[in-house]
Amino acid sequence: MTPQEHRQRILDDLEPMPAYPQPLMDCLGLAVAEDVHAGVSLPGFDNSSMDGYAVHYADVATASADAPVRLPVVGEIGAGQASVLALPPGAAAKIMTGAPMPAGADTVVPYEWTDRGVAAVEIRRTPDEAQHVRYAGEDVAKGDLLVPAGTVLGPRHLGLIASVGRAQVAVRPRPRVVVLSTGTELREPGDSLGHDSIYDGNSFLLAAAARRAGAIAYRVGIVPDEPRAFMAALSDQLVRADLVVTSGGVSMGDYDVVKEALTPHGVWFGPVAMQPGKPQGFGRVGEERVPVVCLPGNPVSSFVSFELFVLPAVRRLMGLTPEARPVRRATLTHPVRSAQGKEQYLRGWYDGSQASVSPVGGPGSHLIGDLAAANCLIVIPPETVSLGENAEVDVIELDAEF
Ligand SMILES: Nc1nc2c(c(=O)[nH]1)N[C@H]1C(S)=C(S)[C@@H](COP(=O)(O)OP(=O)(O)OC[C@H]3O[C@@H](n4cnc5c(N)ncnc54)[C@H](O)[C@@H]3O)O[C@H]1N2
Ligand code: MOO
Repeated sequence: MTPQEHRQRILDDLEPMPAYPQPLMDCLGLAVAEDVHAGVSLPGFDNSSMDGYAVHYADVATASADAPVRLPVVGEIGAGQASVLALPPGAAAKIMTGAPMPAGADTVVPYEWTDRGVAAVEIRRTPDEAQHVRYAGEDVAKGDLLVPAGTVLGPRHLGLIASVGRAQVAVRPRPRVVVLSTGTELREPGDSLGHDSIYDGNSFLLAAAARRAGAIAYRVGIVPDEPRAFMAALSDQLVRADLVVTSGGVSMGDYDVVKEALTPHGVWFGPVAMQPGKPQGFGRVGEERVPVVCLPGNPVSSFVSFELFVLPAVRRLMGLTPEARPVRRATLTHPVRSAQGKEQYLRGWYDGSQASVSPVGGPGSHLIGDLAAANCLIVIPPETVSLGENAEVDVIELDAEF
């Protein structure tokens, strides 16, 4: 099974979660599940784009510094305080930016071209006809399609949707992802270590990656390599999970708890032709048939597997496309070697300005120090065993938004 086949199998088994209306501030980064149309026009009414005086153009068409035009000021129109509804010929009304044009007025003269008079105003320059008027509907017309279904809502979409008066919009929710890490050798950071124990880095790595992918991540404490304890912990979590991710216990050892506990429930375990990340598992568990992705325990294997399989699964549940990270081409700064028959995912540093990539550290799947120093994965195809400097490779940028 290739990594692509394994990913496709997971994606084929999942569907986007049902959408429901949520308040706008909860919709950032989510896929909208309806075509959002404008319920009102924008601007909603003809209004001024400057602080100044609303006038009839014909009254001021000859104004100049030498021969200013003097008009009585019949009132003042502030934004949200429109007292002057109509302007008679031969008069001016003070008007503020955003305030509605009074009926009859067609032009705005900015303060700077006047004496800023209160009872009467002296206009010292001829404006262009219709200057500084913003017309109803010139931006958005009522009924326009503003945001098509499937769009991932960003700040500008939310600002527009709010501007047409919608308080809620139907979006696909964030999936709740439960992360369980297994291993009798694991200890919580902050606790003391024995001669044969290690800190549980993976649950933080995976829960943080799930949150970064858009999920609500629940990091569950450490579960020992004991099938009954694992099943008890898993059962407790299923009620709040849209997806479960496990770390460890999937290979060939005598205590590979996840595989031992879940194989009888019909979860598939087997090798995927990749390094790191060879042993994998996927299936559904419990009455609600919650999907569970079982990742290997080596930290780099776990992370690479997350990127290739869990991130796309989360995006699928959220209705985000493309599900998998885009692949870029880059030139190697140093030669690399790779095992035959497996797709190799080396850690690297991608320099987008040069479209170049440098290997970071070795291929070992325990090298979490090198993993943290990398910003990409370098993909070496299964049939390739070595590549020289300047060879072109596929690169998966790890922190890029897509
Ligand atoms: N005889 C074989 N042995 C192994 C095979 C194999 O095919 N035949 N595959 C190797 C490969 S490849 C991998 S990857 C690992 C996967 O092992 P498991 O998923 O069963 O994981 P564990 O045995 O539980 O742990 C592996 C390794 O990772 C460390 N680990 C585990 N959990 C954490 C954690 N939460 N935080 C930090 N580090 C963790 C653990 O201590 C082990 O060192 O199997 C190979 N073996
Ligand atoms: O799959 Mo393992 O990840 O090679 O160490």
